Amino acid sequence: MTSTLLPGNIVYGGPITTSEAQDYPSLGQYVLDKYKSFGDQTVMIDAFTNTEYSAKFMYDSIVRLAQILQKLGVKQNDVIGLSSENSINFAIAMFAGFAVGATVAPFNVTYSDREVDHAINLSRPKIIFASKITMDCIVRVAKKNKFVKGIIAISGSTSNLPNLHSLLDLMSNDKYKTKPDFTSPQANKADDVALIVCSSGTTGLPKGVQLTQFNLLATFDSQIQPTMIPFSEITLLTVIPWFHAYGCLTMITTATLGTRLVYLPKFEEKLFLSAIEKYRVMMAIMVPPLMVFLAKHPIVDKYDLSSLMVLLCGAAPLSRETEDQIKERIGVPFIRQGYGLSEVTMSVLVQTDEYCKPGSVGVLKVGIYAKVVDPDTGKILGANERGELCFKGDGIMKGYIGDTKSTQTAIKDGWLHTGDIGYYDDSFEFFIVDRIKELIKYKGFQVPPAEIEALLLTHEKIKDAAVIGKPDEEAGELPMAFVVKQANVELTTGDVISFVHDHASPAKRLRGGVIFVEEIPKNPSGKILRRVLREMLKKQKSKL
Ligand SMILES: Nc1ncnc2c1ncn2[C@@H]1O[C@H](COP(=O)(O)OP(=O)(O)OP(=O)(O)O)[C@@H](O)[C@H]1O
Ligand SMILES: O=C(O)[C@H]1CSC(c2nc3ccc(O)cc3s2)=N1
Repeated sequence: MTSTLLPGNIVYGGPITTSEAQDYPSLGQYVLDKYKSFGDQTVMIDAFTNTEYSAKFMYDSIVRLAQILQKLGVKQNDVIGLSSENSINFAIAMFAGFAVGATVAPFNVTYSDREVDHAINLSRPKIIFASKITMDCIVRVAKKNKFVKGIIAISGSTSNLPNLHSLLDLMSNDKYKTKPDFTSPQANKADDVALIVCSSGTTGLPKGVQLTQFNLLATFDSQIQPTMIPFSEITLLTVIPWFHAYGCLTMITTATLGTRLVYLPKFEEKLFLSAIEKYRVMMAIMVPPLMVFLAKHPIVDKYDLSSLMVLLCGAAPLSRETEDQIKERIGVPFIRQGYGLSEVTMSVLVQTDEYCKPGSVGVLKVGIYAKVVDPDTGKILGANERGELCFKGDGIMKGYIGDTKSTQTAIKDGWLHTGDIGYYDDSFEFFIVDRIKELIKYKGFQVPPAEIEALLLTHEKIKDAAVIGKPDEEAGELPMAFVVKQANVELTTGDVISFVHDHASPAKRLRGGVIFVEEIPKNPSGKILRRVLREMLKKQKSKL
């Protein structure tokens, strides 16, 4: 992948070399044909139950469920909600939704009733698939909601509520055995929404990101690039929740490439490690907290992780120290960081297998254009100048559902404005500084909390840290840190403040102080929930 600079300071990642997926009539057809072509090959392994599933099983189950969905009245462009931890039926339900041309809306399984209600009102699903752990919540919310006409339990049995079906019963009921009709009507790839993913909500209530069939198909094409080991020969582990854009898209893309996908319903230390050992996992989809676990946890030494060749890591900043510690400890030859967001379908920046500079998140993927814009003046900046990162390409979302205003702020002339501050250097490697919304404003200086957090994590007595701006009448905001100490160490507030004082520029000093905590609140993909920290700070102040 070699980037080029186009006139007007636009960086281009180069052309995509195939249009195999884009040339397909629909997303559903593409997925079905792929599974058909993989035959008896094992494509899914549930590492919790140790069950293996073949591509033929996937194909047959998807077709069967698609028939059922059509019988239940699901039509093209109807929305299907999906509220489940990673499971075989999650994948089957999603792909069956695609097969009938429906839109699939996965919901975060940790959502409260209020959040599920918000997600349902955004996406308006006709039917919701719910698992054992989310069923009660979904039933409670759906009862009061006018959009939901039926619920399907994808695991366990159901009570006798009307419009509540069990997937197992439906799949074995002859009443639903009809010939599927995948022929009509024709998909409008560019416009038909395949997925509505909820943004993480780290900065406010989640927005529904609409990704079209074309967004997904084009993203598949960008992944069909020659790699050292073909994806069809790779065993890949994914514990990242599939209800989130990162987990969902990495799962779908690798599934269509014929990868052997080993998955877990949720992260559990021993299961995670034993799954790598047992299935000789070569590649894993990671987030920074999982990387820190591999780098630091004593239990890791008890397992044979020698099969690991590549760790892919995205969603939040990963420190070079963690990367180096993992390489040294388990000898993984390649750690490939990437940068993506729900609004661009998957990743737009990835590290190549060659050496990338410390702190870099890699170079542009094929088919992607980038520019860096001064957020105040709108001027397009050049190499080594910090500004808002903007991207253009076939994966850019259709828009936020029911929110034209936010869509217009996010997409201007086809360019997605990410809200992230960053820059590219002379060799077109990109660096993320922080999110615009999260920059601390200290006496007119912009202080990126992520930079202070990375510095704090290099301290041997600090296990985890998060930095926010503490409101201050005179200075605007003062940087302050929440710190988790390593077990059994002595560390004072003064120690932490002096450490930052000695290693960072004056604006970054922790003038707002330090609070020691047991844990840093994070969302499932490892993003620090700064709004929770701000609430903690407010509560502490009101107690004083
Ligand atoms: N490698 C990375 N390094 C640093 N930050 C990253 C990286 N990858 C992703 N991010 C951050 O994650 C964001 C995208 O995350 P995601 O799509 O999960 O959430 P979101 O839709 O932006 O939700 P919200 O704004 O509610 O958190 C990016 O804008 C960026 O801030
Ligand atoms: O494309 C890759 O190789 C991997 C490396 S990391 C990555 C992604 N990171 C994110 C982060 C947020 C998000 O919404 C999607 C992705 S894909 N994809």
